[in-house]
Amino acid sequence: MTPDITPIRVAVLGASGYTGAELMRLLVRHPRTSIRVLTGERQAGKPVAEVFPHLMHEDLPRLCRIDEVDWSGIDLVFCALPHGTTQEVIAGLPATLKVVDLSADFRLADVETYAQWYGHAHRAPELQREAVYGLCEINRQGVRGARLVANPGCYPTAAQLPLIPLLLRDLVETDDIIIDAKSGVSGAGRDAKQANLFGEVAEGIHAYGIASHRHAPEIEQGLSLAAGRTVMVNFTPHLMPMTRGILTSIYVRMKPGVTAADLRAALAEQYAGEPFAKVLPEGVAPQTRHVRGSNLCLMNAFADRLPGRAIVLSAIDNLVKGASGQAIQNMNLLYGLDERTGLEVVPLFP
Ligand SMILES: NC(=O)C1=CN([C@@H]2O[C@H](COP(=O)(O)OP(=O)(O)OC[C@H]3O[C@@H](n4cnc5c(N)ncnc54)[C@H](OP(=O)(O)O)[C@@H]3O)[C@@H](O)[C@H]2O)C=CC1
Ligand SMILES: CC(=O)N[C@@H](CCC(=O)OP(=O)(O)O)C(=O)O
Repeated sequence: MTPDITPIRVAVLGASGYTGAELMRLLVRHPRTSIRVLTGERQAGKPVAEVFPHLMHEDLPRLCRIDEVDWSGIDLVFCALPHGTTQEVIAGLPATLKVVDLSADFRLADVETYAQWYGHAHRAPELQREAVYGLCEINRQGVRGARLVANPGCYPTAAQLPLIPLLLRDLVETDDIIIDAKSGVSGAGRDAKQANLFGEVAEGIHAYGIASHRHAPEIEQGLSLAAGRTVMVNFTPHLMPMTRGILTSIYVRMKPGVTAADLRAALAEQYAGEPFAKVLPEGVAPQTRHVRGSNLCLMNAFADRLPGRAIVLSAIDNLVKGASGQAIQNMNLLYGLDERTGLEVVPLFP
């Protein structure tokens, strides 16, 4: 039998944003995709080269508006639009299309939790029920049979990958998990906002969304599923003067008799053979500068000096494993491709 080499014809909605740019960067070298449609809102009508000069040498279609798209030549849509905007756009697409949504719109399975955190009733609740949460290393079986994949948020990816193996094995107390997370500014998107000006971000660091960030329920949803009971976390994000990267420092209390070596062993067992989720050698701390531009999630666990406590660290690139890279990993799963296809990018260093 000859192998199927028909290209997957993709559309990127929101191609003029940061995650859109990252999708294009990776997809132009993906051997099985053909980029057919790119959309923008304010940038619609412009060639990609004008919006993103780093892509000027690539053969890409001009940005158009969503309402101009002819969907008949498309197999899969990457939706990289602001959350809230996305649900109505996806509800209006032909139901034959596969969709990987990078926004938060379909990540929370419970409609009431969604309404409570996002401030309005969901406008496509039937799709919310259909969507499959695409944390690839944990839910690849579910993703393979999906039509609509909710690509996880950047902080939730960095927090859940190291914590889920520990909860699945009942190694840590579920009422004492502290997630201290730090993100680069690209996490906030390309839209001009005062809070993201150089003068507001450089030479300082600050916490935001304290005890109120909308990624807390997304993290809790995944951790509760793994633990088999309700888990609540203390989650505090911080904005760092860097462009890319998320570092999470997670503080846990271990179950009696459990050691940090057991936590490391659990992570190593869970992610043995995984191409992107990597447990570092004992004593080596993950760094954001070791994942830049790559789809890697680096993690490790350390004993604290306080008896019974441990520190679990993870690092990802928010635009790759935290968004566009994981979205492509999900597409690979949807089409039965090797998950590494188009994603074997070596991190950029320094
Ligand atoms: N940045 C990150 O690290 C991560 C982002 N995400 C999520 O991915 C999605 C995209 O994020 P990001 O790329 O950073 O965002 P950007 O702000 O950089 O880009 C947003 C894109 O959406 C388009 N857009 C804005 N409003 C509308 C509208 N009303 N109708 C149609 N298109 C619109 C913009 O077009 P134009 O500029 O032409 O107006 C642009 O192409 C968001 O939901 C975000 O939360 C998820 C994980 C990580
Ligand atoms: C630094 C920064 O501002 N980060 C964003 C998170 C980006 C992300 O993953 O958001 P979605 O859930 O919308 O996909 C924030 O805190 O809102």
